[in-house]
Amino acid sequence: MTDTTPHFRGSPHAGRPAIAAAIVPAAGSGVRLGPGTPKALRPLNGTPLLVHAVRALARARAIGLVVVVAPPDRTEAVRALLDQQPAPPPVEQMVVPGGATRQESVRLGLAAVPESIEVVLVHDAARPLVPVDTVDAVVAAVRAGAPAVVPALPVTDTVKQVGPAPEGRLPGGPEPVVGTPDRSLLRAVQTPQGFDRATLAKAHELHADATGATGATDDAALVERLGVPVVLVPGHEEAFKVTRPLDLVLAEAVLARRRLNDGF
Ligand SMILES: Nc1ccn([C@@H]2O[C@H](COP(=O)(O)OP(=O)(O)OP(=O)(O)O)[C@@H](O)[C@H]2O)c(=O)n1
Ligand SMILES: C[C@](O)(CO)[C@H](O)COP(=O)(O)O
Repeated sequence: MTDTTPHFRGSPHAGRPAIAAAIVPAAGSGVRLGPGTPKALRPLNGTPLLVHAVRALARARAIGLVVVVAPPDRTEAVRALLDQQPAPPPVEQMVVPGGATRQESVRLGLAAVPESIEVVLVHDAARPLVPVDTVDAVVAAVRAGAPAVVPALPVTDTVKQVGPAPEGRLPGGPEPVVGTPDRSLLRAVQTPQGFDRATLAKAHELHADATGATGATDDAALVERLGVPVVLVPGHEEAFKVTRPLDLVLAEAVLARRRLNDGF
């Protein structure tokens, strides 16, 4: 697919509420997964993580456009991949080159979303198995008026806060603990995060430096800095992020269980 202009097919969207777009940052290298192809292109049951993630989003009736943000040196390869394995109609897909940080990649993806689309989701390519109910819940909350919506789960481990490393501490050596936050007040957040488009655009405009870096690890954090409320909806354990090698083993197991239970 070389044409980057979305052409919305008229009839399949007829009678539906205005469509939402999903930006899929997929330009990371996957250092924590280990050496190899960029993470979004690594196979899960023989299909790249990115293709799983796009299919998962496309299952949501609200999604009309998916903008994939590819590793800059793989943009054409990603276009070819998605042309071979397209999202089912009426979902349109575009591919744009990404940046040096996740937030820069999101900003580049957002620039490609037509102004007419008011609800925008941001979903990691590295979360290939997000269930459609989670995507639907995020869209519904934004449509109901929340400017920023994040799926989240309770934290199940006890979390320690650490202080500055003592002088001479070797990497991997003991770290000083300075506190234990109340776990009942903590949530582990996932994607897709959903936004009113204007809020997301303003958050990225105001909080990125010249290189597009923000120092934030998710988009909702930028909205929080605007002083705009962010709300949580229930996340899902299958929406986990493939970060380390064991996550791929878990993802294969989840897919195998789905094939047994659901036949897909
Ligand atoms: N410059 C970047 C960095 C990350 N991402 C994307 O952001 C998502 C979440 O990031 P993460 O899991 O941290 O991916 P990586 O940055 O690839 O992982 P690592 O930190 O292990 O290298 C991924 O889908 C990743 O492709 C991106 O689009 N552009
Ligand atoms: C956005 C995110 O997926 C929320 O959990 C996460 O912060 C991105 O992961 P990263 O490893 O910090 O890039």
